[in-house]
Amino acid sequence: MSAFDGATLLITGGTGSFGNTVLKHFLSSDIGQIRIFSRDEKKQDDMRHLLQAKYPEYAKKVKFYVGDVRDPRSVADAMPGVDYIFHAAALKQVPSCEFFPMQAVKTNVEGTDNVLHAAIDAGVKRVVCLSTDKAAYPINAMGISKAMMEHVIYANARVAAERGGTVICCTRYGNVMCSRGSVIPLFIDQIHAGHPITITNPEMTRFLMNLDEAVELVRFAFMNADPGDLFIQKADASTIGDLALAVQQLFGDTGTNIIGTRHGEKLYETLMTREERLRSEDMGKYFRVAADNRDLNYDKYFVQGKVETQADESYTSHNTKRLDVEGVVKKILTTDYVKEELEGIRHN
Ligand SMILES: O=c1ccn([C@@H]2O[C@H](COP(=O)(O)OP(=O)(O)O[C@H]3O[C@H](CO)[C@@H](O)[C@H](O)[C@H]3O)[C@@H](O)[C@H]2O)c(=O)[nH]1
Repeated sequence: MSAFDGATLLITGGTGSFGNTVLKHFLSSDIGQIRIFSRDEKKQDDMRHLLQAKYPEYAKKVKFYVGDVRDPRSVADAMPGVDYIFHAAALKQVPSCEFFPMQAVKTNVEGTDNVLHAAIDAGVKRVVCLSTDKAAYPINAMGISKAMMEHVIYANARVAAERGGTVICCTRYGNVMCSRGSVIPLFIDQIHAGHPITITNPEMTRFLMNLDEAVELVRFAFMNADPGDLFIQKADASTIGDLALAVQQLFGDTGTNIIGTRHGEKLYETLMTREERLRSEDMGKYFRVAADNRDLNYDKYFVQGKVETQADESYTSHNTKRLDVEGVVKKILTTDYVKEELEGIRHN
């Protein structure tokens, strides 16, 4: 019997790539009910039909809630009876958050606070929140809003733990290959259209994960979290130049066009800062960064606190294991999206 036996799981942002992968992993398990909470009734309707067509025997387990994490009432209405939450709702496109930063604040910061308050009030047992590497040493509005979100998570985790209630934790991961709006689907579309692919900077590096790994990370955090923990998956990385070559090797070469770095982009991403490394525990495939559980009485830490030297280096997409083109080909072939594109399913 698993922890999910007969349990009710709420997924915020549940119609996205992450929510769909969670369904794939959990639907046939002993889980009692999965609640999909999201804004877009059309996406919910599409998901409902797909479920009925593909998994008619399990479709009844999935319930749909139209709402917005910005609207506390709609969040609270989805809570009664929920045991666990995977909080994935977010604004996550770097360029759009750069132009509309307050929208990122409303969804990523205030929305998360709404979800956590509602969870604590409703006696939810565990909440796993999803963050991004762009929250570590953030330089763009999306990353800054996610960094602030992480601090909202830690503050709520502390309060909930003091009351002996909801266990709240966080996961942080790198680029999820083939998620909606990301670069691999864009390259494939450009090649299908016979256009050159647009490369920002071939020297840029990004951590590469697939959706199954993202769900595994969340499941690991769920099973192992103490209040306020941050979990990070160790991941390989590649340069964008090699990623482009790998996509061209699979789909054809229609030429390349260097377009330059976009608003708010970094040359490389950081999954774990130097400072977090000091508090981290190596768990094999994952790092756990324990919460900073000092209270507000700082005097004793300044007077009695230990002086710690900073760990030498953060954990970045420049210093993690670098895949070569063949390695990237293998990695991107682990995604359903690329496999289906190669079989021509999406374009015929
Ligand atoms: O036309 C393009 C578009 C992008 N890139 C590059 O491809 C990489 C990946 O870009 P993209 O897939 O747009 O992802 P990011 O901007 O890195 O952000 C993604 O990865 C984050 C985690 O790091 C998630 O939070 C975001 O939602 C997701 O969009 C970056 O180096 C881009 O510079 C190109 O070379 N050409």
